[in-house]
Amino acid sequence: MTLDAGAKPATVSKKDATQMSDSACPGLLALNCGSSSIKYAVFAPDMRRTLSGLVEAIGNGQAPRLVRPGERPVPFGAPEHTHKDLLPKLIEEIILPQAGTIAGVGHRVVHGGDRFHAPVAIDDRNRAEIAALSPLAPGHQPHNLAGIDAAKAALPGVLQVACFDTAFHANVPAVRREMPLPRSYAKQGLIRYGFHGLSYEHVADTLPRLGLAEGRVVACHLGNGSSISGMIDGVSRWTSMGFTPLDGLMMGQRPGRLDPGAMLWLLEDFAGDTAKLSSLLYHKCGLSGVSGISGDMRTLLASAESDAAFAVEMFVDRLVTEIGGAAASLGGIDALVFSGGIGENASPIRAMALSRLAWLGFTLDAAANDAGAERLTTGDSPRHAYVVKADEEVVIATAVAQMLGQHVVA
Ligand SMILES: Nc1ncnc2c1ncn2[C@@H]1O[C@H](COP(=O)(O)OP(=O)(O)O)[C@@H](O)[C@H]1O
Ligand SMILES: CC(=O)OP(=O)(O)O
Ligand SMILES: [Mg+2]
Repeated sequence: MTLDAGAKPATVSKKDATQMSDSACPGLLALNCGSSSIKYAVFAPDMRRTLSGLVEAIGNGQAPRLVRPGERPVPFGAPEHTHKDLLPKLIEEIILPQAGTIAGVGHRVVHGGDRFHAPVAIDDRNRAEIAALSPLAPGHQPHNLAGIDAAKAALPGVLQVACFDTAFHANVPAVRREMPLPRSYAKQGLIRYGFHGLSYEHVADTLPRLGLAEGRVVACHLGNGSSISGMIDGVSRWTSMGFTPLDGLMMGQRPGRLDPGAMLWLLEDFAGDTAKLSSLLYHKCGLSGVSGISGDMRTLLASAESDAAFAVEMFVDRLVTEIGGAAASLGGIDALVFSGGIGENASPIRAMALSRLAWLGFTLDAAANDAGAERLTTGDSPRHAYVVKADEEVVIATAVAQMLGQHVVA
C-alpha cells in the first residue's frame, strides 16, 4: 500500500518494538465498519495484535452480539440500534479501557471514488469528500463516517487515517473498469470501482507464503457482502463489483448483477420512487429476499426449508459463474482463494463450488474442506484452492503505522 502524503517512514525493528514497554509503545486501533458488523483490533508497533473483537448482526432484525476471542457472544444493544448508536459505547466502554494509549486510528472506508487511491490522514476537507460518496455506498459509507466521528470524539487530536476498499482495484484495466455506456459517463466517474480491497490486499500479502506470488489467482471474499477479485501477480485485474457494492455476486441482502431492464421495470412499478428501489436493492434481496428466511448463511445451511436450499443453490450458481468469468477474463486460473465469513467457515458452500469447478482443474479434498484446512484440494489436484482468513484490520493498522512514520520490519 502506498501513501498519499509523501511521508518517509522510519523503520522500527520488531525486536526494538517488543523491547519497549507497552506505555512507550502506543497502540494502533483499526476499525472495520462493514454492512452488518463492526470489527476492531489494536496492534502494538510490531503489528502484534493486543486486542480484537467484533459486534455482529447489526441491522438484521436480531439483537447485535459482541464477540470476543475465547468468550461467549453477549448481546450488545437492541435490534433497532445502528452502527452510529453502537460505536461510541463500543469504543469508550469496550475498546479503550483495555487498549492502553492509542497513537493512531485507521478506518475502513468502503468508497474512495476516483479521488482516493491510497490511505489519507482525515481532516475536515476529506471527511466531507468521503461523505459526498455516501450515495454510492449507502449501506456502508455512513457507517464508516460514524466510526470516524466516534473515534475522533473519544480520542481528540489523535491521527485518524482512512483506508479505502476501492484503492486495491485502481489497476484494473480500463476495458474492464469502464462500462458499455457512452464513454462520457466514464469521464464523470461512472466506472467499476470494486470493493473489499483491504481484504484482497491481505490475500495478496499472503500469496507468496502459498507459493503464489506469481500467477492468476481468483480470490472470493464471501461475507455479508461478497465479491471476487481476479489478480495477476497479486495485483487486481478484474473485479465482480462495480460502481457501487450492489454488483456481481448474490449477497446477504443485495442481489448482485441484475438485468438493467429489470431495474427499469421495478422503478416503474415503484412509480419512480428511487428511495424505495434503493431500500429493496440494498436490504431486501439476495439470500434474505430469495429465501424469505434470513440473509445469514449459517441460518440457511441449518434450515430444512426448500426456500433456504433454493437460495443457497442460487448463491453457488452465481459464485461459480463469476469465478468462470474472472478466469476467462484473466486468460486462465492458477489458484482459487476463499475468504470472508462464508468463505472461511461454510464448508458446504466451498464443497458445492469446488465440485462444480472440477472442469477448471480443482479436485476437492472433502476431508480437508470439512476439517477447515488451509488447502482444500487433493495433493494431485491440477490446481489448488485455499482458505485465507480475512484480515482487513492488519492492513489498516499497517497504513496507520506507515503514516506515523513507523514502518515495522518483522
Ligand atoms: N460457521 C459458519 N457457517 C456458515 N456461514 C457462516 C459461518 N460463520 C459465519 N458465516 C457467515 O458469514 C457471513 C458474515 O460474514 P462476515 O465476513 O463476518 O460479514 P461482514 O461482511 O459483515 O464482515 C454470514 O452470512 C454468516 O452466516
Ligand atoms: C463492500 C461490501 O460489500 O462490504 P461488506 O462485506 O462489509 O458488506
Ligand atoms: Mg465484510
